[in-house]
Amino acid sequence: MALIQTSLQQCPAAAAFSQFLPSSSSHSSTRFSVKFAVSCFSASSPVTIVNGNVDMKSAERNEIRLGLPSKGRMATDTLDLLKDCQLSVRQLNPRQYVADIPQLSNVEVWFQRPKDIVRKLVSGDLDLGIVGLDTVSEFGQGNEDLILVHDELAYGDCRLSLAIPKYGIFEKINSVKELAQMPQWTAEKPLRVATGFTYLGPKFLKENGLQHVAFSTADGALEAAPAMGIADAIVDLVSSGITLKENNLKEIEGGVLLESQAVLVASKKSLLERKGLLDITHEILERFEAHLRALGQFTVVANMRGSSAEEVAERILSQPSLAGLQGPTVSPVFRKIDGRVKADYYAIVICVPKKQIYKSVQQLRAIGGSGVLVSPLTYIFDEETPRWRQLLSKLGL
Ligand SMILES: Nc1ncnc2c1ncn2[C@@H]1O[C@H](COP(=O)(O)OP(=O)(O)OP(=O)(O)O)[C@@H](O)[C@H]1O
Ligand SMILES: O=P(O)(O)OC[C@H]1O[C@H](OP(=O)(O)OP(=O)(O)O)[C@H](O)[C@@H]1O
Ligand SMILES: [Mg+2]
Repeated sequence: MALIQTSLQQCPAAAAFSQFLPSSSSHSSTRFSVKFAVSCFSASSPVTIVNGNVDMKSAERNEIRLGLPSKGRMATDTLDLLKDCQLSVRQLNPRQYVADIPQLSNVEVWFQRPKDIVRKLVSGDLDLGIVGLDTVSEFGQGNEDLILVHDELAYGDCRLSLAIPKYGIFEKINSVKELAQMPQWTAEKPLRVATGFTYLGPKFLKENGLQHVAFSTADGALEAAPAMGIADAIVDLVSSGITLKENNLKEIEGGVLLESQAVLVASKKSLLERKGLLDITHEILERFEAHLRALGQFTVVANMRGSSAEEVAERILSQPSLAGLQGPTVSPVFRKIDGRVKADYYAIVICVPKKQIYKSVQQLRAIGGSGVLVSPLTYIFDEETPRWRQLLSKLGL
């Protein structure tokens, strides 16, 4: 067997290519091997070519790696979330797959396809990633090394659902149970299901008692498969439901496999072993939590006549929608009345859920509030985020 070695520095083609290969890390058990034609060789290098295969044994890395979606609808929303948390990603060139976040030193951002982010977390080539929960579940396949650090990033909402035609033999079928009981499905003529979710789809149907099922897979426009006669049912993502409707398909009772939204996911091994990763994860988590908590709230400032701060506070707390996050802030507004400095007005500040804003303003007015100012909140930093405690406990720390 011919062994030829070459150095990345001496071979620009190999150096350029190598950035797309997973590096071996402290817990990557597999060594990555790829067909690669190299035209420059030298005798002193970490790259081994065995019969045309390159075996990468790159050095241990010190950088923390965050994987972000390089394409699809998650890509821009993810960058927007980070920007809203003052963590702007700096990408010198849109065709470059590596970037950084100036506020987080020692963090490399790698743009990857969502499924590859999950695969690379499992292989140890990424430490953190942001993708949809559907992708984590499908490509993580229950791997215990994947830990959800934040499971509700409030975008990319969709559900993974089983859908069947509204017409023909399915017209009166409205639940998975009824679908499973249809006499039509036999070993010779199984229910044909088209899905891109080849792990979650079969698992779900098996768990739901469907014995005779045949799966086919496609990368997109699955909703066309029943009308084309290729499949009887599909398992695909649904958000508004418009695509299903336009293709004469329906969801059925018990047919939701998974509710999904964007999540922050980490490799457990990396969290335990990679220097600095826990601190960075804590910082990202705190920034996300502070931003996401604030998203749903308004700050409300109003003036209220009263005899004392306590008396004003009591009036506010008598109203169900005015409790605020930890109770109202009530501050005296001092005025000079008849030559004496007195407080007969109080300024009150409360946080109010956006959905309750009008009800809250009505309640404020009802108890004597005037000059009500409402403004958006940017961040709400709590003493400690419950998710951080949960993460530490999942890590056994
Ligand atoms: N209709 C949808 N509405 C909201 N979020 C969705 C929808 N479809 C998918 N998603 C979420 O966005 C993620 C990325 O989906 P998207 O279709 O943009 O990219 P992709 O599936 O990687 O690309 P492609 O569909 O072109 O193969 C999904 O894994 C899911 O979490
Ligand atoms: O319920 P809706 O809001 O109609 O969204 C559902 C559609 O969105 C996704 O497709 P996407 O737009 O990603 O196209 P694709 O089929 O090429 O993946 C998904 O695969 C559905 O087809
Ligand atoms: Mg898609």
